[in-house]
Amino acid sequence: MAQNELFPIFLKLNTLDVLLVGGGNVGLEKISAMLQNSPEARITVVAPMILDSLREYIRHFEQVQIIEREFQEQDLDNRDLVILATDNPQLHATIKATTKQRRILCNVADTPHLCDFYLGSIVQKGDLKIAISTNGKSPTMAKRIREFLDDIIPDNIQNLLDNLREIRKSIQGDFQEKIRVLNEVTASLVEKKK
Ligand SMILES: C[C@@]1(CC(=O)O)c2cc3[nH]c(cc4nc(cc5[nH]c(cc(n2)[C@H]1CCC(=O)O)[C@@](C)(CC(=O)O)[C@@H]5CCC(=O)O)C(CC(=O)O)=C4CCC(=O)O)c(CCC(=O)O)c3CC(=O)O
Ligand SMILES: NC(=O)C1=CN([C@@H]2O[C@H](COP(=O)(O)OP(=O)(O)OC[C@H]3O[C@@H](n4cnc5c(N)ncnc54)[C@H](O)[C@@H]3O)[C@@H](O)[C@H]2O)C=CC1
Repeated sequence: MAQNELFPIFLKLNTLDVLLVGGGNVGLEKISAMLQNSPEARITVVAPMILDSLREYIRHFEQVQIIEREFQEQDLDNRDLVILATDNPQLHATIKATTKQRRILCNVADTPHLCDFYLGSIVQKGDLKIAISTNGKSPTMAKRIREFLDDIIPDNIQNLLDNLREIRKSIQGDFQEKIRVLNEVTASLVEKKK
């Protein structure tokens, strides 16, 4: 079977600087995906036209900045990640070439072959977070799987995580012993029903 070769990681966007180029509908989707997950994400939006709905959305996120003009190359200075979401594919190709040269990771809306990384569909229940990827094959399928998992994972999963954290802190002994105890107390979670 074909494999999804993408390597998932969980970024601390509150310690990284993100540039979003484009402030239209796609820009709004991308920025809300980031802020829903990382409300402290350090994001700068550059675009000559910023949708009112985007402006309204970021009103409560004081660290998010807007630059109202066309993209300039210096906007890439000191950025860790860049997301391109304008209506200008030629501009995307040009900026992407520069980010590659400057080794800044870049996502280009609607253009998988230019992306260094994809956004995923995200299930969030307290500290639990699950990221779903279909390898770009069907974002709609990723969304449906998110909805399914969101439905079946109990909302009180956070209590279980908090309890396990306490047990984890209280266990004495070496690393191997910790693994043994934690495997033991969680075994019933994966036992098949007879
Ligand atoms: C490759 C990728 C790159 C990237 O954008 O990062 C990409 C690419 C493209 N998306 C397109 C369209 C749609 N994208 C969505 C939705 C989402 N798209 C997301 C991620 C990704 N989209 C990455 C792969 C993720 C994976 O591996 O599965 C999600 C998961 C995360 C997020 O963006 O936040 C978010 C769901 C969030 C959620 O609800 O959980 C919907 C559905 C909807 O909005 O209801 C549609 C319309 C229906 C459809 O096409 O399925 C098009 C065609 C555009 C056109 O037609 O012109 C392309 C380009 C192409 O495929 O060529
Ligand atoms: N809206 C959607 O859900 C979908 C959109 N698309 C495509 O994605 C692209 C973007 O869509 P939208 O966000 O809806 O477009 P939009 O027209 O709402 O927004 C485009 C944004 O790009 C900005 N921009 C243009 N030139 C720029 C420059 N030189 N520097 C910085 N910013 C610049 C504009 O100021 C604006 O904020 C379009 O090509 C559209 O066809 C594809 C599928 C779905």
